[in-house]
Amino acid sequence: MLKVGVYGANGRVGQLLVKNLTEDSETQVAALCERDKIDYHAPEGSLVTNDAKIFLDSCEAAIDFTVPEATEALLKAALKRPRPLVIGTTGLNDAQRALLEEASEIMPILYATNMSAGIALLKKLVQMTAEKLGDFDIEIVEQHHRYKKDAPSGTALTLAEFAAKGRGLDLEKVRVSGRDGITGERSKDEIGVMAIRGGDVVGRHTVGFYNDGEFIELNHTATSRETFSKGAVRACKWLVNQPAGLYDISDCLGL
Ligand SMILES: NC(=O)C1=CN([C@@H]2O[C@H](COP(=O)(O)OP(=O)(O)OC[C@H]3O[C@@H](n4cnc5c(N)ncnc54)[C@H](OP(=O)(O)O)[C@@H]3O)[C@@H](O)[C@H]2O)C=CC1
Ligand SMILES: O=C(O)C1=N[C@H](C(=O)O)C[C@H](O)C1
Repeated sequence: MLKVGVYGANGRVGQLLVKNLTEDSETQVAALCERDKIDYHAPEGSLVTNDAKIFLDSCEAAIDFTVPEATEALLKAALKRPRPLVIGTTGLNDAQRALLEEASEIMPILYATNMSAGIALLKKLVQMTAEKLGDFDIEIVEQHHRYKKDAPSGTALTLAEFAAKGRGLDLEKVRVSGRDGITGERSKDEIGVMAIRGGDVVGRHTVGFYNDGEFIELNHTATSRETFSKGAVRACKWLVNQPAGLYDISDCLGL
């Protein structure tokens, strides 16, 4: 049995990870990390802690769905206690991304802003469409539940990166994430990435390619949050057999 730790065990995804890991015949929940108390009964035999080092000492691999500062603390602890890490936290800044890359030199890390198979494929479709339909304007819209803390979503930014790659553009230079007032006409290269928040929407991403007389919209809708937690568990089982390095969910799925 693979002994897995859940970092952010009280979170929406964290609680589903505990459920999925317990149900899976190849995994067991070895440790739960949470900064405060846990709102439910921890699985029998699992250690509950708020200390990232003790947490890593207690598991063979860990899954993290938290907030960027908590991910940073986990990565720093893992530099001294390398473990295979599956990280789904979004909104990492440049320094945190650099830390993730540094850590991946000594342990396998799978980082994905979206653990679903559908988005893994959509990224490829977006890059191909952006390249083939070079004249079309690209606009991305994402919708999420009212509790989401970061915007635009990590997935929307990843999709925008793939769109920019298809066009040979630097996303930092062409991303527009809000329009208000006299914005002027749309420039040819800009890639709009807009966020909508409300209700209990699990996650919906639409990448539109618009031209005169026609448009294509590629859409992915997650209807269950378990799409992400089950995707992360699958990724974790795959990752423990990989050498140190930085992986994406597409690597795990062979896409
Ligand atoms: N890659 C993917 O497929 C997906 C990624 N996500 C991302 O995962 C992350 C978590 O999402 P979700 O589960 O909905 O969020 P929740 O807010 O439900 O959970 C966040 C977890 O992080 C903990 N936490 C918050 N702040 C801190 C802190 N400063 N230090 C330590 N722990 C902290 C929370 O603890 P507490 O309960 O004490 O606040 C909680 O356990 C987000 O970044 C989200 O975008 C979400 C879904 C899919
Ligand atoms: O916070 C969420 O809920 C989600 N976050 C991820 C993101 O920011 O892309 C993935 C998913 O869409 C759900």
